[in-house]
Amino acid sequence: MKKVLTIAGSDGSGGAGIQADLKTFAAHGVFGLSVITAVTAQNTLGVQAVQDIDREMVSKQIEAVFDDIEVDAVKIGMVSQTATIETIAGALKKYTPEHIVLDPVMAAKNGCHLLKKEAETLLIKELFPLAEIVTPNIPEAEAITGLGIDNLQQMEEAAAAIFRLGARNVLLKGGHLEGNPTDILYNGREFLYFTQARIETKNTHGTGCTLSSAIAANLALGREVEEAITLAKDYITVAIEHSLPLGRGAGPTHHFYALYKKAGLIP
Ligand SMILES: Nc1ncnc2c1ncn2[C@@H]1O[C@H](COP(=O)(O)OP(=O)(O)OP(=O)(O)O)[C@@H](O)[C@H]1O
Ligand SMILES: Cc1ncc(COP(=O)(O)O)c(N)n1
Repeated sequence: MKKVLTIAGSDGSGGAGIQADLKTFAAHGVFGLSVITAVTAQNTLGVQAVQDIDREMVSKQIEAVFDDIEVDAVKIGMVSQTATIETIAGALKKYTPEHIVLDPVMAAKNGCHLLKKEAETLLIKELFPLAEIVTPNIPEAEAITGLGIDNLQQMEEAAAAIFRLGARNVLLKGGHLEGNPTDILYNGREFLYFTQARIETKNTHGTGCTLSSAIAANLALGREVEEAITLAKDYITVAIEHSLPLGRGAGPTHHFYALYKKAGLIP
């Protein structure tokens, strides 16, 4: 069985972060491992508090996993602070996993910062070059490049600018633009478009976490970058289509819909 590690923050309401990542891995039939970088108090309405895990504990968690288990792919989500970024970068240079997907998480939907402002430059400098794919959303791409993004042409320009910062493949997610959500991949040679029909729902908590984890799972399963993204985009679309109206805010996506349906558990 393939093993996929998520290095990310905990979301106790189960929609995003480590919890979304592990559900995504399970739904893909890969074994999920986790290293927790921060504990958040959050729910469907937003993030109420964040406590970072200290550098030594992040380091020990990573060592405990890699010293014992062969990891096929790593997904990195919320990294929160400079000490955590330095620790993760050092460990990944030592253990050199074959596949690394980096979701450069900066803020939650209610605007709460999940990455400290002073850590943004270090995230780009230390983690972008280690990643096989970087998956910013529109606000993250705007923060990284300083460009405004309102259309597909500007998405292409921003993806190319992020590529020049050292990322090997940039998947710029277009969920924040109007119309059918189009994600654009730039690999230094060409722009590839991944489009699905927009699902009208407020329940999109954890969609970015889920997409990057699905890509990591598909890479671990031996798929090439383009196919891994195509399958992950299909997965997130089904998961949003059957999202759950939990809580009073943005509810979570449904990770096991396709599996339950296949097993006859959903009529
Ligand atoms: N309403 C929707 N219907 C279908 N697909 C969507 C919808 N919203 C987002 N997506 C897709 O979900 C994935 C996550 O995209 P998005 O651009 O929302 O980034 P994000 O990191 O989740 O942003 P946020 O931090 O706001 O949650 C992308 O593949 C995007 O195209
Ligand atoms: C711990 C944690 N990590 C990441 C996100 C971003 O979630 P999204 O996938 O909606 O961008 C979050 N809200 N909480």
